[in-house]
Amino acid sequence: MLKILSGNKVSELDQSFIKHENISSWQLMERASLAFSNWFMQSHGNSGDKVFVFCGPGNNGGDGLAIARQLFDKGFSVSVVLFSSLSNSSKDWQENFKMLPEDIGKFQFDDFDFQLADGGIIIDALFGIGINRPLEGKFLKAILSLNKIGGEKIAIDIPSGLPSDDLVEGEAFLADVTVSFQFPKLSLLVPDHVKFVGDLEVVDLGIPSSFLERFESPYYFIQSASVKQGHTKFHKFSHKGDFGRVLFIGGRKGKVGAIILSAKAALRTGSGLVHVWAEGSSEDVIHASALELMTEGEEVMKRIDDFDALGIGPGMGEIPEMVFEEILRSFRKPIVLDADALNMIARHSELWDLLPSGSILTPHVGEFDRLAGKSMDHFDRLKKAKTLAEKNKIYLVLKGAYTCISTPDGKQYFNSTGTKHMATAGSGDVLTGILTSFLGQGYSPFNACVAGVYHHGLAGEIASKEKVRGTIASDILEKIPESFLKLGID
Ligand SMILES: NC(=O)C1=CN([C@@H]2O[C@H](COP(=O)(O)OP(=O)(O)OC[C@H]3O[C@@H](n4cnc5c(N)ncnc54)[C@H](OP(=O)(O)O)[C@@H]3O)[C@@H](O)[C@H]2O)[C@@H](O)CC1
Ligand SMILES: Nc1ncnc2c1ncn2[C@@H]1O[C@H](COP(=O)(O)OP(=O)(O)O)[C@@H](O)[C@H]1O
Ligand SMILES: [K+]
Repeated sequence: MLKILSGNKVSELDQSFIKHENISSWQLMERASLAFSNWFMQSHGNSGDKVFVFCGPGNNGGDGLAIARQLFDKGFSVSVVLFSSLSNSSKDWQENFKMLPEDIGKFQFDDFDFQLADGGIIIDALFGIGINRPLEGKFLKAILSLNKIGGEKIAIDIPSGLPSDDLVEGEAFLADVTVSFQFPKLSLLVPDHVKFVGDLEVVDLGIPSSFLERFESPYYFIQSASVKQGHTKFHKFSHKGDFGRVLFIGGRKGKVGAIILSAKAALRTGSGLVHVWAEGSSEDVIHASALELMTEGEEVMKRIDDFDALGIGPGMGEIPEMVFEEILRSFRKPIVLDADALNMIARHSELWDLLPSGSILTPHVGEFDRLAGKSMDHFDRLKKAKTLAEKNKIYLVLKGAYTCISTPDGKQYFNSTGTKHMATAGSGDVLTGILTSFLGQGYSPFNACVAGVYHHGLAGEIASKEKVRGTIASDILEKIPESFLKLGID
């Protein structure tokens, strides 16, 4: 798992890593700049476009100067625009300035006509994680000009103006792509900043995850390697009992499709036996949609403890509080709660105390705000999610781009898979199915959450490669098996 450090820990990380590797700070900057330039060459090739690098006075500007040199060496026509002089710039900035080839265009901000850069490739190296106040003066003027002109906009590490762990104040660079070093900064992962960040790329500086573990931080970015490790291995003599018996409760009042999506997703995730308790009249459609599904009625309450896991809520509507309470009282293993089950808890706060510890709640932002009250911004929402998970000893899966899992021990794990094409009705129901399936197969709630959100996002990515904006939730669940193949899990 990749730790996400706060901006003020990064210089500590740098110093410590430099010492550990016995390299200079310039060498680390060169490594970071090469990581960017290699990404750039891979994504742009030798396009022949003009490149303009806007370099601030700190190490972000130093990266910019090194990148300018590296891209020039690859044959690009490169110009740099400077905001500081040699004497008031960082040490490694000075080093890189001296190394700039003669034929690179060099402009001082005051003399630069921004129309020159219009239509070119604009690389923002004004400020990185060292920004400590809102932009003003020449820096603000530059960002406003850059935001107005055309061309492709790429930010190094973080769009200039964004603080690394907080909400933006004032203006910031509007990037099409942000190329962040080693791990994504927290503020790149919140919906409030999407217009600044654009697409997010994370490039590796070769700092091992284990090294990052030395630094205090509650935030993590989920990586495929840790998802792979978290999977249970099944053997030659495994039988369907090993793969769990799960029950889905929901699918009423014209929304039977929701619970069918969850149930089919559980089958595709590997569940042995999948039962559905939905509105009585929907039995036929459930059987017709998947022959493997079994339907249940109210009498299932008598044997509810036979199930390994429950998934409650998709398309459920408001059911009598008594019935909901009885389910929570009779089933004491972790449960997945989604959609209307979350709305029930939002309306009847006494139900919080009945949730089996280790249960998984999967609200989208709207459902979360009903559960926890309105939030000022996503940072505020993340704090509330952390508190709710700790207080109730549950796993809170706050869905969206970069879905965030808050755990009972106060940590927060951001998902790295997924695509905008998953913003389609029923895609959350598919996630409920996957999570319930993993719980039923005996995964710990933590492993179920991490593997669940990762596979859901990966299946969505695979589906959207074919179906693009026509992707529907059924496409996502049909690609779950391919998401296992991609990780080499049988
Ligand atoms: N391990 C890694 O990830 C690596 C990271 N690296 C790179 O280093 C970057 C961080 O560099 P950094 O610490 O020098 O900070 P950076 O953002 O360039 O600027 C800070 C300077 O600006 C100033 N200042 C601040 N706010 C201001 C404002 N609003 N308006 C005006 N001035 C303002 C402030 O000085 P002050 O004015 O406060 O005295 C300071 O001088 C990081 O993002 C990445 O690109 C790699 O090179 C190596 C490996
Ligand atoms: N822009 C996006 N990028 C990545 N994943 C997304 C995006 N939009 C939605 N998703 C994912 O799709 C699912 C949507 O869930 P939800 O809003 O509950 O939908 P529904 O209620 O229709 O099933 C969540 O798992 C969410 O993480
Ligand atoms: K930047």
